[in-house]
This record gives sequence, structure tokens and C-alpha cells, in this order.
Amino acid sequence: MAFSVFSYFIIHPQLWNLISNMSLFDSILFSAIHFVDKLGVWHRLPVILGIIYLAIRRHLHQRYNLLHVGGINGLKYDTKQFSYRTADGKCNHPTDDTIGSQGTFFGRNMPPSSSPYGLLDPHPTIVANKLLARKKFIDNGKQFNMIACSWIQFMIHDWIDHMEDTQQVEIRAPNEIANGCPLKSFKFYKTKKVATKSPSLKAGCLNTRTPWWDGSVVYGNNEDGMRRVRTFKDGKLKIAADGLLEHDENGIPISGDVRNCWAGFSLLQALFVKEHNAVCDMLQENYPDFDDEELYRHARLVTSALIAKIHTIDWTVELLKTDTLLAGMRINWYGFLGKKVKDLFGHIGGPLLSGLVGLKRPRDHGVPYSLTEEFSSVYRMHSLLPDTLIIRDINSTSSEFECPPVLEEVPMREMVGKEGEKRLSKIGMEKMLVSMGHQASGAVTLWNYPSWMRNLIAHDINGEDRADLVDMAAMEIYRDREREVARYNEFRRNLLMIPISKWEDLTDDEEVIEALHQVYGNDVEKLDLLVGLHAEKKIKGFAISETAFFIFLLVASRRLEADRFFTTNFNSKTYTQKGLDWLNSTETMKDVIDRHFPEMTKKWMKCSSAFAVWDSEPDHMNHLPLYLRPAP
Ligand code: HEM
Repeated sequence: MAFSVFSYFIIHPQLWNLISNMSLFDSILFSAIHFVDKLGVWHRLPVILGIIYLAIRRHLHQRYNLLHVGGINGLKYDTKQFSYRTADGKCNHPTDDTIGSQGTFFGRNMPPSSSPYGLLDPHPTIVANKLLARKKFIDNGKQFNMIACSWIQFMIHDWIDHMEDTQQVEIRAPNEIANGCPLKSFKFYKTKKVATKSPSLKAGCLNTRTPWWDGSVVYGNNEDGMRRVRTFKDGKLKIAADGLLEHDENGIPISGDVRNCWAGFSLLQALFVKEHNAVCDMLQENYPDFDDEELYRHARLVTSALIAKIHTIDWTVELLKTDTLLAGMRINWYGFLGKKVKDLFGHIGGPLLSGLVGLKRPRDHGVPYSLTEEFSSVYRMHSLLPDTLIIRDINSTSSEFECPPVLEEVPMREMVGKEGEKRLSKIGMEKMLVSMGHQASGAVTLWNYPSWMRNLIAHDINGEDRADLVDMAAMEIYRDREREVARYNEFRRNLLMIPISKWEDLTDDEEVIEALHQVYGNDVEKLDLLVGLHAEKKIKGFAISETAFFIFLLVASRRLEADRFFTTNFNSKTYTQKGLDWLNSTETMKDVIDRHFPEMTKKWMKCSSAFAVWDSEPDHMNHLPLYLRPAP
């Protein structure tokens, strides 16, 4: 084994380059990690060893996978004047008011691709047709339901969206495959690129959303967005009488983000408006002197922290369903000493002992906070979306936990945009939640890209339909290349992972290997990132690839540790004591659903997490130390 690791470095001289730039300490860590990777056993190691491995890996990624892309020259300001989240994400970083605000640069986890291949090599429509297009819907078993699928879109719309240029590109399918393409040609706007002042990146892309975990998907990304959603009474947000979002005169939902929305996504926006308004009621009762502005600001802090918490210790745990990750994500929030110790004594240790939340100071590892191009690319998971949404009859007399009977199957295309909003208001919030709870999402694998997204009406930033239909599968391949995101093998090398040297290293599936040959020949360096991530053999329990996971490992921690409102200002002075209590007593999506629909999960949810398919068996976390286990 030692020999194979050694020979591996000889075959890949770039790794020698990397190692020679590291400190002795890091190069020993790096070599140890490669050795463990080569053995392929980390996920099989007992929980504690797994956690140590991930902590070491995170350290290396923090050191080698955060590039300074420049472009931030904000002003100093007095943090005491801003003990709340601003509308456009300004005034969060302690010494620079602009970092993390709307319109700042996407960061980079690695240098732009050095690939010699052109934007159309191989042609994106060929990749889409031969490797991505759904043949037959593949679900991911009982692990992940449609609430979980919508949740991740809900989060993407909190964090990232690329600003577009005014210039359009047209992609035409080559003659030999044009007949097999839903669109023979399609047009879309280029990604806007702006010169940076950084020597490591000539031009970067701008994020039109605030990258902080600040609930902007509910509250908007700037002053106008914030004004649109607020009632300016008792701190509350607008919500319709049926519990769903209100709509403007054009049928566009009144919410923090309305681009490319569908009914499942707007349902979650509505649920968290309800949560925000409930927090306002609680605060008003306990702090009767608070005016509208104070109620709004505090309720936003609590609700967005709750969203971050649910994502960390509930959603991610379902996505990466292993004991190691269950413990790891709880450690990120509560620390190794666990919730009880933190409740009693507060944040008494460092990030490992007491968690990232509540650290005395934010940590950005010397690189201003942003979300990255690579992060955006690994979250391209449209294959989670099914072809139809299965609506269930919740008025049936099914016995406890039984899957309610099917009422109708609605094509997903009809659940998108304004039409989807109309459908949702007919279905209603409760029926929609129970239906989504019982439906498995798609698997992140090849040949599972939804066909209905290959001639999609996309929306602009105001939620209005675009004039031109797009083939999303082909467009996503183009986007990664246009944004100079490394192709799969270069991506892995940059993440200190072992690259593939033949297709068989990626998958055992002979049909897939044959298709990869057809599209890329024998050239493994040409493999597109999106295809590699979907083809990669998955670790048992992981709904995503290990390659994508290492970006998550880095970025999921960074979203917490770099944010003043999860570190220095995560205290009762900023949140109020009652606000912190609210947050502390709410752990999961199920808790939020129970608050607003007290009978629902009792009747319909058999499993432990609201993100698993609801009639599946509950989890038994027998392998975890007791103090790390979630409350029963
Ligand atoms: C019905 C649901 C959805 C629709 C209609 C939709 C549509 C779109 C469209 C039109 C784009 C812009 C493509 C471009 O111009 O490059 C996009 C981007 C994206 N979508 Fe979705 N999407 C949906 C659900 C999801 C889900 C479930 C995920 C899961 C993670 C997801 C992740 C992303 C990501 C990461 C991007 C790239 C964002 C960026 O370029 O900054 N989407 N989506």
C-alpha cells in the first residue's frame, strides 16, 4: 500500500508541486490523508476516528482551498451600531462593511481551470443527451424526500446566484444529435465577469444574493426586497390568509426571492414566514417595549439562525446518513462536549469542544468570506427533482403512519412559476407538506436529469418568465466551463484527492463506462465536473459524491464560523434571552412543522427526520456516544 501511494506521487507530479509548497506539518497530514483515502476506509472507521480524520481534512482545505480573489475594500464601521442583520448583508465582518454583501465576488476554492479544452468540447448537448438525460426516474430510496429536495433549493436561494451579462450566447446542437435534443438551439445570458484586483484571478463573477446565512430567501437581498415582504406592523412579514405567500397583481409571490421558484420552494418560504411571525408574537409578549423595527430585527436573527441550525443538524445528517456525520454536524453546532454542557456553561472551549456557534470571534482563515464558484458547481443537483409531484389524500381514514392514498400526479412543469403558485393554493399547505413528505426525491446520478428541465421556461430576477426556453442539462455543463471551474480530475487534485486514471476508477457500471468512452474517449482529464460528481461511486449513506462532500466540509463550517452573528454576537444581548431559548428548544424541521401543524407529524410521520420519506422506519443511533445523540 505504501508503495502504491508512493508510485501515485510519481505518476502525478502536480502533487509533488503541491506538497513542496506545504509546511512539513501539512505535508505529513496530507500524506496521511492520502494514505487513508487510498485505503478507502475513512467512512468505515468508528465515529471518533472519522471525526478526527474530517477535522484534519478540514484544516487542510481551510489552508489550501481558500483563495483570496480581492475586490473588497469596504469601510471600517462601528459593529455596535449594527447588532442586527442588514437588508443587503453589509456590516457583518468586524472590520470591513462590504464583505458578504449583495453584489460581491464569488470566491474560489482553487485556481480557475487550466484545462486546454474549449467551451464546446465535448459539445454540451452531447454530454446532456448521452450522460445526463433521464431514461427512467431513479429515486433515492427512503433517505431523502421532496421537502429535503425543496430545502436545498431554499438554501441555494439564500446564498448564491450569478449576475448575468446583457450579452446572450446561443448553443446549437450538432446535426448528428439535433433530432434527439428537446431544443435544437437555445439562447441564454452570459455570466457577467468583472476585473478583480487579485493576482490570482483576473476576472470574477458577482453574487446577486447575500452569501451570509441570513435568511435572505425570506427577507430579500436589499432594502427594496426587505420593504416588499414586511408589513411594518409588530415586526411581521406578509402572509396570505391560507398560510401561503401573498402575490402581487402579476401573480408573483411576495417573498425574499422569486427566481425559478416552484410550489415546494414557495411552501418553505411561507412556512418560515409563519415561523418569523410566531417569533415576533413571542418577543412582543416578553418584551412589550419593542417597536416594529426591534421586533423585526430580532425575529430575523432568530429565524435565520434556526434555518442554519436545521440545515446543520437535521438536513445535512439526512443527506450524509452516517454516524460520523451525525456526530460531526452536531459537533459543528454544539461542540464535542455536547448540547447539555453548552446549555449549562456556554461556549467554554474551542471550535471542537464547544462548536463553531458562539466562538468569541469570527474566523475567516485570512480570506474574506464569500461563497465560491466550486460550491455553486457541486450544488448542481437538479436530478433530485422528479417528473411528477404525487398529491396525497390527507382526509382519508388511513391508520397511523400509513402512506395516504394518491389523489393525483401533477407534472412538475405545472408546479413551476405562476402556474405552480395557483396549483399550490388549490392544494393547500397541509396537503402539500404531507405529500412532499411521502415522496422520495431523485438520486444524484447519471441518466436522471429531469427531461422537463431540458425545455424549461426560466425566470428572471423579478420572477417573470424568460422569452427563450433553455436546455438546463446542457446549460449547466456550459456554465461550469464558462466560469472556469476545474474539470473533475483537476478539481480532485486541487482538493487533495486522488484523481482517476481510468473510467473504472469512477464507476463499476459497464454501461456508464461505455457512454463515457463515447463522449470523452479515453481522456479522463476531459471529464466534466458535473458528470464526474454524478457518476462517482457513492459512500454508503451519502446521497452525494465524496468529491462534492469535501467542498461542503469546508464551506458548511465557514458559513458559521465567519459570521459575526453566529460567533461574537451569538448572545442574549443581540438575540434576546427568549430568542436564544426559542432557538435552543427547536432542533429540527419536525419541530417547526409541529409548531404550525400540531397534528400533522403525529398522524403521518413514522421516521425520525422530516427530511426522510415519512413512512420509513425511525433511526436508531446506537453507535453514537449518548451525549452526542439528538433528544428522542
Ligand atoms: C423546480 C425547481 C427548480 C428550477 C425551476 C430551477 C431552475 C434553475 C435555473 C433556471 C437556474 C439558472 C441556470 C443558469 O442560468 O445558469 C438554476 C440554477 C441553479 N440551481 Fe436550480 N432549479 C430548481 C431546483 C433546484 C434544486 C432542487 C437545486 C438543488 C441543489 C438547484 C440548484 C441550483 C444551482 C446550484 C444553480 C446555480 C446557481 C448559480 O448559477 O449561481 N436548483 N436553477
